Formats: sequence, C-alpha cells, structure tokens
Amino acid sequence: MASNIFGIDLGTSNIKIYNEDEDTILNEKNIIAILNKNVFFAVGDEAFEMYEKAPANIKVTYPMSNGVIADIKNMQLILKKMLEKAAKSNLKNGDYYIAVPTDITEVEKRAFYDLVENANVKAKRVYITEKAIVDALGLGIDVTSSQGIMIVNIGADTTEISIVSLGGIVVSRLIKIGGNKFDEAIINYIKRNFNFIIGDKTAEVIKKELANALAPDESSAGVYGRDIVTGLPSELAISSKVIYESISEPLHSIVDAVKVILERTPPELGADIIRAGIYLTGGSSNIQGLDKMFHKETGLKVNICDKPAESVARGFSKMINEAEYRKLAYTTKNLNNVR
Ligand SMILES: Nc1ncnc2c1ncn2[C@@H]1O[C@H](COP(=O)(O)OP(=O)(O)OP(=O)(O)O)[C@@H](O)[C@H]1O
Repeated sequence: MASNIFGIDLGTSNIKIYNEDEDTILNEKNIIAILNKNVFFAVGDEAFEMYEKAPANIKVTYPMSNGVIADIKNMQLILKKMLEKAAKSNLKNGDYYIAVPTDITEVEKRAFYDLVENANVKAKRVYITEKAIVDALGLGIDVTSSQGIMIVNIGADTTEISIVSLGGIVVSRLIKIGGNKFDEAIINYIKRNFNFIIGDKTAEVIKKELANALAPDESSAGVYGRDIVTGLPSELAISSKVIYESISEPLHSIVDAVKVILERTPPELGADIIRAGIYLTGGSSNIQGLDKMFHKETGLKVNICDKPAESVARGFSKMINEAEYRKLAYTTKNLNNVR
C-alpha cells in the first residue's frame, strides 16, 4: 500500500491537517481533556465542548501558546489522535510536512520536527516549511516568482506579518496579538462597563456574530453571564458598538505593526506590494470590514479569501503535489539555512 502524505498546521486555537490521499482538510480545536491528571479523556472539538464546564478532575487545556509548542506531551497526543481521524487508515511510513512560524528560535522550530518524529506515528520523513510560504500557496500565489508578496495571517494568539519573494521569506514578524486578544478585550470591556462577567467561549461567539472592524452597525445579541452586583446568572444585550469599541485597540496595534514592516521594506518589493496589495489570512481575518479598515489605514489594496483559517492547509495540497514547491520544505539538517 502506498504511504500517505500529510500537511500539518498547528495553531494555538485550531489544528488543521491536510491528507493528500483523500485530498481533505481536518480542522478541529487544538485542545485536550485529561481525566485525573493522566488519563486521556477527549480531544479536538469534543474536548472543546467541555472547556469552562468540566468538573475539577477533568483538565481541559490548549498545548500551543503564542504560535509555539508549550506542552509537548499533550500536543503529541492530540496530533496522534487527529492524524488517526484524518487518515482513517494506517499511519505507518507516512511523510509529514509541518508549517512553522519564521520569527521563532531554531530550538522552537526543531521542537515542531521532534514532535512529529516522536508522536508514535512511525513517520518515514518529516519536513519543515515556513508557514507564510504555504499560506501564499494556499492563496494561489506562485511563491517562486520575484514578485514580492505581503501576507498578514491573523490567528488566535498571534499575527504573522511576512514578505515573501523567490520562494523565501524576506521579512517576518510574529506579534502576540490575535483573536484571543479580541475576546479578552470584549470580556474586559463588558466587565468594566456593565459589571457583567462572560466566559471566553461566549466572548468568541459574540465576536464572530457582531464584530466589524470599520464601523459598528445596528445589530445586537444577548449573552449569558454573571451580574457582579447581584452575583446571579443573568442575560445582557450587547450591541455591535460594544464589540467595535472593545476590539479597536488590538486591531490598530496589528495595523501599526504592518505599517512598521512596510516602512522597512526595500523599495522594489514595496512597489510589488503596492501593485498586488496586502493579503489577509488566518481565522481572525473573517472579521467584517477588516479589509476596508486595512485599506483606510495603509492606502493599499487589500485581498481576503474564503475560509482564511484553512489557507495554510490548502497550500499544503499545492506543496505536496507540485515538485517545484516541494523543494521549499526542508529537514532539520537545513535549519541553519533558514533565511
Ligand atoms: N467569523 C469570525 N469572526 C471573527 N473571528 C473569527 C471568525 N472565525 C474565526 N475567528 C477567529 O479566528 C481565530 C482562529 O484562527 P486560526 O485557526 O487561523 O488560528 P490558529 O492558527 O489556531 O492560531 P495562531 O495562528 O495564533 O497559532 C480564533 O481567535 C477565532 O475566534
């Protein structure tokens, strides 16, 4: 039986796995539930159902933090279970491509490689690839051309701002702002202004429903939480304006970081970016009006795509199936050659 090939994008919030054999993408929460400190209980979306609801003997945690692996043992367990789910068959002898952020240390990069090597999946070969390169392939861009491209991937814990040209990374910066910061800002705003406490999950749901980066509209929605004054569970109506005001500051911090990178970009590449525009990817680029807000702030054309959280996983389908792009992945032997 021919061996299978997988492309893995380990996000702080979600794990995405491209399965070459079936040409499918699995996208689930990157979270695990452990019973009584060491008994595996649940993983992925099933474990997320338990988040903020589980009794004290079930611990539900995210093993990734700020784009890097924070809890190797649990990350390995999640990866193995998710690969089994994605493959629906024997994992033995497979090839694994794993996307890593550029702006992390070589030790942190090697940890991604070691994770797959030691995940008990009997990998034949493990390759590392810069996340922004695969992201660009997922957008349908020929990354090997001399055309400079700016990609801003806004995820959960991080935003990676990269300029790609000739199959390499020219500039890349990973900042610790993403969807989780927006959720946190919403929780703090509601607590401060309404004396009302909501959970992380509720904040994320209301953000997805009402967030608009450019201007609030007339919509509103009810949230359940705890009234600090009475101490009782209660419901509160939240307007789009509240969400807009909450997320405005972290959103502008991302735009400011993009402007700093643009200022440092060599002029010839800057000209390419003016022509092609900025590409927004990552789950948080789903926020309504984000493209218009970036355009207003930078004066540049801004491109968005469908299902932006899966852009890296889609890119793996190109990288794995086209020989000229496969060359852009490397083994740890070449880690020192990373541009
Ligand atoms: N419709 C939406 N509106 C606003 N935010 C959204 C929407 N859909 C998803 N998100 C946010 O996108 C984020 C997840 O995106 P993604 O899967 O790209 O992140 P990740 O890869 O797990 O994180 P990171 O890149 O930081 O490691 C979450 O914060 C989620 O709330």
